[in-house]
Amino acid sequence: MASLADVFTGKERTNWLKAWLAVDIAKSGLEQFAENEARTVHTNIYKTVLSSVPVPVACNICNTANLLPCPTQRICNNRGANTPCTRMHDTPEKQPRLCPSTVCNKVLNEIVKQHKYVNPSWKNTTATQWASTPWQIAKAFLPPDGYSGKSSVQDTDFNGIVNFMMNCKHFDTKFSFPIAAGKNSPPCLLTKARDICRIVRHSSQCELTDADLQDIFTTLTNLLSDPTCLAQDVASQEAVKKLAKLQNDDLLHAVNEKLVEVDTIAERTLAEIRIHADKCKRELDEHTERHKLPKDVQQLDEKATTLFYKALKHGKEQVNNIRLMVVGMFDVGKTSLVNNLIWEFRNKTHTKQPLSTEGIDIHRCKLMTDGHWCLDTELIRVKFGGRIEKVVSKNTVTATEDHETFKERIALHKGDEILQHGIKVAKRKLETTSLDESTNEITTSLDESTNEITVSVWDFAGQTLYYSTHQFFLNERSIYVVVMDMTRSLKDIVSKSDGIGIWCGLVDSCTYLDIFKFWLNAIHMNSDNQSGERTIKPNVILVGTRKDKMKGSAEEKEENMNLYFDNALCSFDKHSPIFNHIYKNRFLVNNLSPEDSAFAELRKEIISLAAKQDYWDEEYPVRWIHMEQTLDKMRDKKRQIVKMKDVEKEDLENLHPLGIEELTLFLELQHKQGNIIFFNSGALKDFVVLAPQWIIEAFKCFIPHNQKIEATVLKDWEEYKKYAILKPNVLDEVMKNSPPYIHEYQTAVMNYMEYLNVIAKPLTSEEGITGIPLDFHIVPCLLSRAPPPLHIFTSPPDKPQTPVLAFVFCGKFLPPSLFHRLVAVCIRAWPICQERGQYCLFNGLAIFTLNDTYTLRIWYMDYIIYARIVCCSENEQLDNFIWLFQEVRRKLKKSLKDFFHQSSSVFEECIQCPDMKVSLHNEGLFIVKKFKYTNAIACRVCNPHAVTRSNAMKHWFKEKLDRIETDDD
Ligand SMILES: Nc1nc2c(ncn2[C@@H]2O[C@H](COP(=O)(O)OP(=O)(O)OP(=O)(O)O)[C@@H](O)[C@H]2O)c(=O)[nH]1
Repeated sequence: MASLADVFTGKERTNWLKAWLAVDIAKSGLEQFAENEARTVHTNIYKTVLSSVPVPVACNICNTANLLPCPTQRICNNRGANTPCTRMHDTPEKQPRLCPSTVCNKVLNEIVKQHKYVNPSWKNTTATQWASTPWQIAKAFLPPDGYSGKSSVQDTDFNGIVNFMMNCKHFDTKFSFPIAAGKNSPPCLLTKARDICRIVRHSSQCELTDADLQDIFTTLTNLLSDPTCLAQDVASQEAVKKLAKLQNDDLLHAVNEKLVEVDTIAERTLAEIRIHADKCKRELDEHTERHKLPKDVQQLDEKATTLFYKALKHGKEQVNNIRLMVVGMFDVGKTSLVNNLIWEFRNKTHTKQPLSTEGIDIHRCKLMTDGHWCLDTELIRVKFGGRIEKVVSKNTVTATEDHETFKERIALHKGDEILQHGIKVAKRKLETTSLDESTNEITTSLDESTNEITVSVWDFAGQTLYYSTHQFFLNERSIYVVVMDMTRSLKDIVSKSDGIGIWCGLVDSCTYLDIFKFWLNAIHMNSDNQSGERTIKPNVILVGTRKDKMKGSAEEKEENMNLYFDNALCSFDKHSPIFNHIYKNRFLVNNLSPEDSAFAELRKEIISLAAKQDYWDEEYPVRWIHMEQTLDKMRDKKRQIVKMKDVEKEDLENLHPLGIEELTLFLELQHKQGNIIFFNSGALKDFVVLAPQWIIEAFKCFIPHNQKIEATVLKDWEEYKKYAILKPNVLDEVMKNSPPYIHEYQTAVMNYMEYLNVIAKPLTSEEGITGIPLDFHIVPCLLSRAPPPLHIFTSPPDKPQTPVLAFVFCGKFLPPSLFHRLVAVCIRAWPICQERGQYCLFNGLAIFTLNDTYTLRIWYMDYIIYARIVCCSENEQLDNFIWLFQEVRRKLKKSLKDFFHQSSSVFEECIQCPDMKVSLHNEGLFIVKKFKYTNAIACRVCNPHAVTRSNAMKHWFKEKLDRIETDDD
């Protein structure tokens, strides 16, 4: 069977193909000539006809059937008078009749006259188009079949065009040779040309001899060069040139050359595609791998992710650390519960931790195979030994270095007891078996050692004093146990002996229910789930204590506990996302009975809940084990904070030193997991806080309690307590009274407190030296002075002022520490406003000087932080300072967002009705985003009226407003 390749490789097939091309070229050479002549024929016919009719108007309503009698030979078959025509005259419209203008019948007669033979091809032609389309008349001269749908010369094939010339008398004078008349006449160039077409078309083998091809070229060239007309026709002569070129074109050679060229290009392209595909595959694999990286890592920048990825290549292990946060009101039994969860405390092999926690107590435990949690310090050898054994075994199997080098390398670390323990098994295997043989054994040993699960139990102090610092430690990588005392009613007021409620915004009348809600809200707020982008997995277990003090049977107690928590949860909105955090199983315990089976069950549930979290089984580089061990060793030496350069030094001592970049990455991730505190920023990157409690201890120093104060400092001390102004001499006194691990690191303490926005240095505001930090600090969370009537500050009469900007916190929850931190940010950014020599800083309100005429006022109530800019000069135009308002808003918003480090927003920006004379709390607030879709919103508070988009947004949101309005255009 002929193949496509044969067309190029078989000579005769190439000839056949060339013949086709020659016919095609010849057709293109005749087209223009045929079209011109068709037009002439058309003109002549109509000239003759129209000159013979009274009204010389062309007709276009007669169809061919109307003009032909029935029957007409070769067209229709009406043989009897009563038999209706089934072909041409088959409908009433197609019955024979005279042309109403007496034109069309005459045209038909002219066509007949022009035709050399008896029957023009009526089936081809459409009479209604005779007047308008010359080619419709030409088509009457074409062969009878196959041309009815062809509307132009271009549509018509070579055979059709040649037939037109042969059958129409008009062409008799257009050629130098007599056109053959019928089959019996000697062939002319036109008949020969027509035969060529037939030969090529009907060749059964698609082959042509050289001689035949030569003949074809000669005939077609001669025809196209006919001296009478065609020799003068541009298109014909162009075709003649093309034919000559085709005739001499060594198609075979050219095609072969082309094929070689195509082949080379294809090879090259394929090679490139292969390289590219490999690269894509590698990138895709890497991308997939990267996608599997721990979520904390994915949030880091590209450089850090790459570094982590590289570190993983040296071996990875699944890390399953559970952070268990035990929270609740003071005295509810949290510490007792923790004591009952940890084996050593329960069985008194270890001094129980003292009751009433200060700050946070953290206990690192390992999950034993029998389900007990044992203190990590006792197990440190086992813990690291086991993990290192895995690393060594894995590395040995995959490493390229030989046994001797490996042995030498580990020999260097003889002093490392834990490492030696860990590599013991692997080493023995190396020395006694070949690598191939050992693989199975090693795999078995790896399978046997189950994955390490560690639990760090965080026992939070219940005193509200600590609540603002507790916020730093809550994150979504935690399982929470919220403890409630079942003997306390939800409505019970928390004892005033607790101290200062302002720390958490819970004032004197705060109830147990308020505390319960505070914790659940705080857990949700710090869970990076605010916008509902991800499904929240339950991570909170509710535990009731003092089961022994409850009345009734075991079942009744259980029922009452459930009722208690149901009532407490009912206080949240029906659709609150808080519910998603709560685990369905609750626990009721008697902390005085350590044998209570509820503790074992609770431990089990905590592990199974943690195993369902996204971070479970995340993979971390095995070579980080040594650094973890190093940090633990430092902790064992009771070091709570260490200098970075000491950590670097220790790193160099390790079997696999990480180097500064990887070490920093390791520390950043340890921070994210809540194991240490490390900020890779400014002076703070020189320190690593090993024990998070240290931060609380540092914070505690700034809270005035019954310290013994030197008489010389007493005045400033009083000022500190009253106005939260921390002068250097007071600071020295505070430090002097603090434990060594705090005052030895005084600079670090101050840096951390500034970084966490617990303290801030105010700026000078005198003329000429504005904006220079002063030498003392303000501690915003100590601001206890109540503001004078709030409205005087928030809505001063007759002063130009912006509308009130409000940050409304989702879930109706705002820990006041957030406002205090915002005040610290503002203190650092703008001088504090003064009145009669005193700072305008109050509990819940602060005023700052933005420039000579404008002041910024920020205040908060419940879950809303407000801001307003007021001008002191009555004649000033607010419009001149729009840019300043934008800048202030951006700063406030960014600071609030930064406090959470989370992708979704925890608050909504609102504008209070600009017409409101005195700013009312939580009234007339409009979500700014809504103005994107609407021009005005009705205000139902101050006389029903509409607040327009422009009025609402022009001060604080001018840029956004401009963008929206441009989009609208
Ligand atoms: N009868 C009874 N007493 C309990 C129970 N749980 C705790 N207690 C007692 O309540 C007191 C306070 O217990 P803690 O465990 O210190 O309470 P806490 O919540 O840790 O308190 P802070 O650390 O101050 O926040 C102690 O005297 C405990 O013995 C319990 O289930 N039943």
